[in-house]
Amino acid sequence: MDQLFEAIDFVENPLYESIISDISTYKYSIVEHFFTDDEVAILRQSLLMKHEEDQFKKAAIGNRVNENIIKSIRGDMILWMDETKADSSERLFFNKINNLIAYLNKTCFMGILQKEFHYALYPEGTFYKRHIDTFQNDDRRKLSFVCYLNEDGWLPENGGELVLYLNDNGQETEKVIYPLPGRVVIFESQIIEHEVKPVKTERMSITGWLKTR
Ligand SMILES: O=C(O)CCC(=O)C(=O)O
Ligand SMILES: [Fe+2]
Repeated sequence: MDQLFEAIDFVENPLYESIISDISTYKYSIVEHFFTDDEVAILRQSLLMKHEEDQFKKAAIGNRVNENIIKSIRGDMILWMDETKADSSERLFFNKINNLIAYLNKTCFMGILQKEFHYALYPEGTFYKRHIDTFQNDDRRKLSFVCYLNEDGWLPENGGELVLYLNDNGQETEKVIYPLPGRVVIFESQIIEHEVKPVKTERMSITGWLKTR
């Protein structure tokens, strides 16, 4: 008898499955060593080189906002990444991201069609006040993604922890996450308010969003 369904070329990925399960249960997922030590080191080199070349700009909020207001909300410097001009370390980064997106679309029908990523550098003394990652009248951002590129040995006294504000049966709880190298945090952009606490030591990351269109 003919088979009812065609076999689909699909291999279950335990790491991606645990991300999906975390997000559906908790609205966020923390993954250790999403990037290897070597990958983190070359991505950090790429960030530092571009920063030295003065390619970074002060991050803005929405558009045409007074600079003092911006400084009181966020103090990081950012550089948007361009996949079409990716160097070898960035290609490696986007390969992993694209694999994850393909898996999410295949298994969860997430409909991720677009993505945007930027490098971020928080100089000493900067922070990003509590916020949500979606702008008014714009629900395209589905998942926020942060990957930390700091050196080994980030200590609590270095500050810069990401705090997620969660809703535990109507009670607000705080999930404190240190920016350890290779660690990735993924969360639902439209639901989870979060903040970056004041940084005592320069803090490096790549932040991005998976979007529906
Ligand atoms: O760097 C982080 O931990 C979070 C950054 C963030 O919230 C943002 O760029 O929107
Ligand atoms: Fe954010």
